[in-house]
Amino acid sequence: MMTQVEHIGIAVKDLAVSNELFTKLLGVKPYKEEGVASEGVMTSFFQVGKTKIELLEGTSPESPITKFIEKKGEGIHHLAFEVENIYTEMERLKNEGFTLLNEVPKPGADNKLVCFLHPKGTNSVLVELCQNID
Ligand SMILES: CC[C@@H](C(=O)O)C(=O)SCCNC(=O)CCNC(=O)[C@H](O)C(C)(C)COP(=O)(O)OP(=O)(O)OC[C@H]1O[C@@H](n2cnc3c(N)ncnc32)[C@H](O)[C@@H]1OP(=O)(O)O
Ligand SMILES: [Co+2]
Repeated sequence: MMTQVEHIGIAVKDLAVSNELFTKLLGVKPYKEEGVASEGVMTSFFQVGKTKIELLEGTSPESPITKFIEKKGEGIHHLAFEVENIYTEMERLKNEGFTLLNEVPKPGADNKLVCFLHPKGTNSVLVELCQNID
């Protein structure tokens, strides 16, 4: 079961510059910065009520964030839903015909296991499932 919008991922060219911008916009500083080498990203997280804003800067030319910015420019990159059990939810969504981009949950930022759905099957919105591993 999906329980809430966990975060909104925003692709940015320069994390330091966007951290300043979002600190002014939201009135709070990021509560953490974290690199996820396997995804080719550096991230920062802002808490907004019960949900979060995740800023992502690509750290290599092959990074999905670098490629996204080259094609579409900076902006909303993905929508992440918190799930109670990522294995059950992946199985349910697969049976519903969605295309999983990873067959096995993988480590994400902020103590999560994550899985992505291909945007071609979700009205061009990249969807991330995430489960807390705290
Ligand atoms: C920090 C970890 C984690 C967390 O804990 O929160 C993250 O959030 S990591 C975020 C970065 N990681 C990912 O995005 C992994 C999942 N993404 C992918 O596997 C790929 O990016 C992709 C979605 C499969 C696309 O890869 P690829 O096919 O190699 O790229 P193309 O540039 O050729 O795009 C093909 C097609 O898809 C469209 N596209 C790409 N990204 C998005 C997007 N974010 N939202 C919507 N659409 C997207 C792209 O425009 C192309 O469309 P067409 O041009 O119409 O063919
Ligand atoms: Co994310």
